[in-house]
Amino acid sequence: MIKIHDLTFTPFIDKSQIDSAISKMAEKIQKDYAGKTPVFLGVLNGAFPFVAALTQKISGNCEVEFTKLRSYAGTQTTQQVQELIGVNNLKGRDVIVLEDIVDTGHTLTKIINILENQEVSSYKIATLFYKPEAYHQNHSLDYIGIEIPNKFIVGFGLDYDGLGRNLPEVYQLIETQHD
Ligand SMILES: O=P(O)(O)OC[C@H]1O[C@H](OP(=O)(O)OP(=O)(O)O)[C@H](O)[C@@H]1O
Ligand code: HPA
Repeated sequence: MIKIHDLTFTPFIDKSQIDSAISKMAEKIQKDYAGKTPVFLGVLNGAFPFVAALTQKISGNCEVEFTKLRSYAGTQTTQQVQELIGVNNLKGRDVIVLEDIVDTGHTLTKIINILENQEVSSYKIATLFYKPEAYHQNHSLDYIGIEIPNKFIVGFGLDYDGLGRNLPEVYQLIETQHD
């Protein structure tokens, strides 16, 4: 168990499970984009370890860009997605969005809106973690690493109020502590 700020978390997904999920995603992406030079678009801050781990498993040409969006405050979505760092050189490119997690899907909806405005040639969505019970949008996800229940997690890029991103494994919130 670990404590971050006022909350306690329990070990949930270990390093080897994360690594094997990323390897499978990279293998599929590599096949789908054979002979192309896709642009991986990482969504900061949370996606930084995922972007590093996945792109290192891709052989062949690719580019890496980042955008910075924010929707979460504490353990709750604000439903307002702010674009803190934009990206504007994607016209005509094959873009693969790299998200650490798709939860409610608000952030994803914003990204898709940005990509459609930029007239990209194609886009696909890759997310390391996915909460199907929380997701209420229509866009389909193209590459999913690990499906998880609708509980707050930290680690491997994901934070609780700024802390926990550096943890190499993923921890799940123990929910009985606020009774
Ligand atoms: O599907 P949603 O409910 O929109 O949640 C997913 C988004 O929330 C988190 O980002 P956050 O806004 O916390 O910013 P961060 O990556 O800087 O922590 C996460 O990194 C995703 O981008
Ligand atoms: O479960 C989560 N943990 C951390 N950040 C998040 N952003 C969306 N869902 C989560």
